Amino acid sequence: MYKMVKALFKQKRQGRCAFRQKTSESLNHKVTDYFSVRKSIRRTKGEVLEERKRLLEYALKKGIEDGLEVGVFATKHFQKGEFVVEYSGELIDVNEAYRREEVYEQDETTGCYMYYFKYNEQQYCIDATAESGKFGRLVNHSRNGNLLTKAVMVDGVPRLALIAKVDIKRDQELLYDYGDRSKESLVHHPWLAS
Ligand SMILES: C[S@@+](CC[C@H](N)C(=O)[O-])C[C@H]1O[C@@H](n2cnc3c(N)ncnc32)[C@H](O)[C@@H]1O
Repeated sequence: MYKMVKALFKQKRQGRCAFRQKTSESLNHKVTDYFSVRKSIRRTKGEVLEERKRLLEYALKKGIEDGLEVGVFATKHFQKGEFVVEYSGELIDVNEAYRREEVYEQDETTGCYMYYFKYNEQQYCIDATAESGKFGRLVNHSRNGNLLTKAVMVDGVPRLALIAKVDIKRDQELLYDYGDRSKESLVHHPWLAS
């Protein structure tokens, strides 16, 4: 699906003009009389980045979750820089997040699904505690993960995309750095150290 979308945005290459029949009149013609001069189809870095941004917004708006299976493992190849999945949940401010953390702490069976991030100097949290059937909330932590997070503003709302940090092969587990280095968290969740 993602590839299909990408194909839609891909610029069409310029076609070559039809070759003319060789007649006495055309014998002294130059090559450029027969073939149109082809402009470079290479896009500038700015154009590539702009296209990536458009694709990312499209994927987030459409809620695309393609090429994954629970664990979370890739079921297809993802190219470095490609959108993989959204960390979707409820967008809340930090005060509300701290209030909820206190409630969640009361129940040891509640996992940690709060992701704090900054966008334009503003601090936000995505609370993905509620089961949603979405893949993003199920991705595990590793300081050496193959994904990175990117905050993107979509229709005035900050959203969190997980992007391939490197080329990811089919069957590889998807992992990203939760970024929590606090001593307190490390005491309670020693797995955050690796
Ligand atoms: C955002 S959830 C990730 C999905 C979770 N594994 C699940 O199946 O619902 C975060 C929780 O997953 C677990 N987790 C994530 N990364 C881990 C890791 N590297 N080692 C052990 N547990 C991890 C912890 O229990 C943590 O509270």
